[in-house]
Order: sequence, then structure tokens, then C-alpha cells
Amino acid sequence: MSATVLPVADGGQIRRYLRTLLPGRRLLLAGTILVMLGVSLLNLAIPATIGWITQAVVDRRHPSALTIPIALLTAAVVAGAICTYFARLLLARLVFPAVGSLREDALSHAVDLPIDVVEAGDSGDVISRVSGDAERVTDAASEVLGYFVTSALAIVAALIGLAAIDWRFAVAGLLAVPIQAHTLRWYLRRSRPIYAAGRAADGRRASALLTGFTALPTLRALGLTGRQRGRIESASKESMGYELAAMQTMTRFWGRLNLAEFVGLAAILLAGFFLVRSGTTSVGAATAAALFFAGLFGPINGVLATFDTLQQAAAGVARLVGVTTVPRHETAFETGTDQVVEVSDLTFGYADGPAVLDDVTLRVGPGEKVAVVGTTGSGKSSLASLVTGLRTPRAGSIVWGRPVVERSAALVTQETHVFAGTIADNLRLGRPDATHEQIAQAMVAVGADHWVRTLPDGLDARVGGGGRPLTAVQAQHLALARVHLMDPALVVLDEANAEAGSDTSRQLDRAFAAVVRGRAAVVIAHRLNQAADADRILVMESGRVVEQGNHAELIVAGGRYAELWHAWSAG
Ligand SMILES: Nc1ncnc2c1ncn2[C@@H]1O[C@H](COP(=O)(O)OP(=O)(O)OP(=O)(O)O)[C@@H](O)[C@H]1O
Repeated sequence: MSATVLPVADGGQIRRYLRTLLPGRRLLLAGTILVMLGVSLLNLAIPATIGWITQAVVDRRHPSALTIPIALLTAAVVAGAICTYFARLLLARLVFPAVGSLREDALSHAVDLPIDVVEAGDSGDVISRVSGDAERVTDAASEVLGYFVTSALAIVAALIGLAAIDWRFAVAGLLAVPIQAHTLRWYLRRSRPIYAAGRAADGRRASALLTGFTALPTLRALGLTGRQRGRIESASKESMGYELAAMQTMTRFWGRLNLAEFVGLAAILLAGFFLVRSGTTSVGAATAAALFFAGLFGPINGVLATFDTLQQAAAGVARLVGVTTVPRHETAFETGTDQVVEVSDLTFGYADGPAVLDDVTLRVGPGEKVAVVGTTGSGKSSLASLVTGLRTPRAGSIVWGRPVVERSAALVTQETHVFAGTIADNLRLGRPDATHEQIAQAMVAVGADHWVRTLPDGLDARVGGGGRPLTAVQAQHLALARVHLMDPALVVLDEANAEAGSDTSRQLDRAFAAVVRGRAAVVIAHRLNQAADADRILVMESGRVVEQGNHAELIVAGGRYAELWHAWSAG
């Protein structure tokens, strides 16, 4: 199977998505920018007043001359701190809900992804998007917007301030710009591929870890835990290697920026020296100019460094929005049909492999029980996964009759997951508002009440991870009782575990019968006795329906079903 990855959104898709987040937040955005502008202007007042104080000292003026600049300096510092507090507050109010919506959206899409999309890609990729990328976007968004806007505003203001003192100071300061521009270009070129490869390596590490945990029993049984640990280790090393490379690049980036600062500040001090000596400018003005420039280090580095966080955030946003672009599984409904579901001309294959279902049509009316039989690999389970929306067909349609029900179909397979919690919690997943009484009735309906009664806590007994271990039949009972409680329009049973005639199969057959009773049902009959009493039987062969009818009709017809039945009855 070729591993295709989930889509990454392009610029247009990201812009369209971000625009959907704007309504109702415009005023907040404007207010935040305004307060940040205030912070930059107040920060500018600090070097200006220090220059004023220096000049007063150089001129040996009376100490009372310092009162006004010191008062202004104090006011600027206090007001700056208050504005910074509000800027952060407003920014958090602006950014966190927006990032929260993006995260929720991506998560809800990820949960809804058709299973074939997840399989075709990599479950580690989905997880690293909704966890790592979402984290990065949250962190970066709160820092980037604040730093970037205040830093950019501070740079513009300081350059204007420098030029206002003497244009030659501004020119001297600008000597740092070519070094900064070159450094930034070098850094972006070098770091981009490292970050992209790092993200992909993170996904591989998450995937290796996930496989290690989910397949632990199988790996242990086959003695393969060492090999899987090796895989996890090498995935971690690869991921760490990229982090190390990113850090080295970052260190060199800062080193080059320090050189730019040295060049700019040296040029300003030299210009100050000559301008003061020639009497063109005062010591106070030269001090203010040097402080303006030194005050620029932070904002300039802030703007340049935010490119790094910005890159990571942009990559994260593109990956998160990418998840939201995967079309959701749409359920088609039709009013006026007397069928519960109409599956028409379905064709399906796994990934880009050959078709395993070819032109399959199946109708299920209210209360009707349709059994699907066929040899191993004829496509029965694939049909079950398509009817229940787990996979998407290559061609054909699945249309549900009205009235619309929230959950059209429920699939029960042999792979039952017991969730960590009480037995009642496990059942309430099917119907959150179910009462204790309804839960107890559902357990009675599937014949599970006898073993629940033996537990000291009854329905409140803890099961699943960390709880009481359940047998396969008990786990299946929980799954079936949950479906009974959900009361779906259609039940699809695809259970292949139990051998006919065994104790297990008898217990489960009773439970299956209870869930199917009075409901429309598709039963994937791995044992032919599950099909004999069905209203209609579909016989499948190599992905096609080759025969249809009830048991008696098909036996009389003497075709493929009769052949299978005789072979099964004899065996
Ligand atoms: N996840 C998968 N990826 C690729 N091919 C698959 C996958 N699952 C099933 N197949 C293939 O699709 C075909 C139909 O399989 P399917 O499980 O639907 O048949 P089935 O009739 O339910 O068989 P069984 O009675 O053994 O469960 C088979 O050739 C099988 O090998």
C-alpha cells in the first residue's frame, strides 16, 4: 500500500480558514494593535529622557532641572508596564480562542476521518498534528503576534527617533541592516528544510510509539518487542537529530545577529564622537542616539527570531487546516423511500489495490434481516465497513431513508474495545442519557445480567485499562448491550470469532438475536447458521453478489448457497 499523507493546506486555503475566525473579533484585533502601539511609543520615551538627564548633568545644571525628565521617565516606565499588561491580556483574548477553534476543528475532523484515509496515511501523523502542531501554533501565536507587532512598531519609532536627532545617526545604525538581512536569508534557507523534516520525523516517532503500545500483546507473543523498541529508538534519534540541527542553526543565527549589533553600535558611537567633537550635536543627543540603537537590539532580534516561530506556526497551521480540508463522511438521506438503507452499485478497493467489491447493490427495509454469506475473502467484511461509513466507496451510493437518525448504523465486530471506566460508563457511550434502569435492561436483553450480578459492584464495576479483566464474550456483551441501548436504524454484525456449536457461539448467538430483533440488520454470516433464518440472503463471490433469496429458495435453486450449505452442514 502506498503511504499517502494527509493534505497540508496551501496559502489560499489557510487565508480562507483564518477569515472564518475573524468575524466578531475585529474590534478586539484593532484594540490590541492600538495598545501595542502605545507600548512602543512609551518605550521610546525612556532613551529620550535619559539623553535629557545626561545633557543636564554634562551642562552642570541645577538638580531641580532633573525633576521633569525623571518624572517623565517614571511615568513612561509605569505606563509602559500597564500597557504591556493589557496588550498581553488582549492578545491572549484574541489568539487563544481562535487557536482553540482551529484545534477543535482539526480534532473533530481527525476523529471523523474515514478509516481508509487514516490507514493510507499514518495515525502518528494525525496525532502529531492535533497535539504537537496545535501546541506549536498556540505557543507561537501568542508570542509572535505580541513580539512581532510591538517589535516592528518599536523599530519604526526608534529609526524615526534616530533620524530626528541627526540623520547621520540613522545612517550609521542602518549599517547593521545588510548583515541582518543576509543572516535572516541564510537562516530561513537553512532552517526550513530542517523543521519540515523534523515535523515528519516527529510523526514517525509518534507512529512507532503508537504501534508499540497498541500491538504490544502481538509483539510480545512473537518476541518482537526488542525489534519494535529498536524502531522507536531509531525514530527518536532521528527526531532528536533534527532538533539538534535546528538548535545549532539557531545558535549561529544569534551569533551573526550579535555581529550586526556590534557594527551598528560602533558606527553610532563613532558618529557620536565626531559629531560631538565638531559641536554639531550635544552629548545628551549622542547618548540618546546610542540608547535608541541599543534599545533596538531587542525588537530587531525579536522580529528576526519570530520568523523562526512564525515558520513553525505557519507549518503547523497548514497541517492543521489541512486536516479540516479532508471531506467529512457525508451521509446521504432521502425522504419518501420505504427502505432503511439503499446501497447501489458499490465498487471498492483498499488504497490503490484491485477492486474487492464490484457493483454491489443491497436494500434493507424496516425490521428486515439481510444475511451476507460467501467464502473467505469474498468481500463480506468490506461491505459491512462501507455500509457503516467506516470506509468510502470508489463508486456507487449509500442512501439512508428518513426520518433522519443521529446514528444511522452501528457496526459490531469481533474487535471490541473495552473503555476504561465502569460497565455503566461503557454502555452510556451508546446513549449518554441512559438511566441505570435502561442500562440494566440492555444487559438483560443481551443475556449478560448473570455475570454482572456476580460482580460486587455490579454495573459500577471498573473494567478496561486498570480495571477488572473481561473475557472475550463479556467484552462482546458490553458492545452488543451498548448497541441495543443506542437503538440505531440499522445494525451491522460482523463477528467471526466463535465456532458453531461452542458454548461461546451459543451465548453470543443469543445476544446477536436480541440486538437484531425488531431492527433492520445486515448480518455478515461467517457461520451459515447465522444466515438460515434471515429474510434475505446475499451470496457473495469475489466481490460480487451472485445469488439472492431466502434460505429455502436458495436451497431449492441448488446454486452456490446450496453448495456452501451442504458443505457446512456436512462439516
Ligand atoms: N485492510 C485491508 N487492506 C487490503 N486488503 C484487504 C484489507 N481487508 C481485506 N482485504 C482484502 O479484501 C478482500 C475482501 O476481504 P473481506 O475481509 O471483505 O472478505 P470477507 O468475505 O469478509 O472474508 P472473511 O470471511 O475471511 O472475513 C480480500 O481479498 C482481502 O484480502
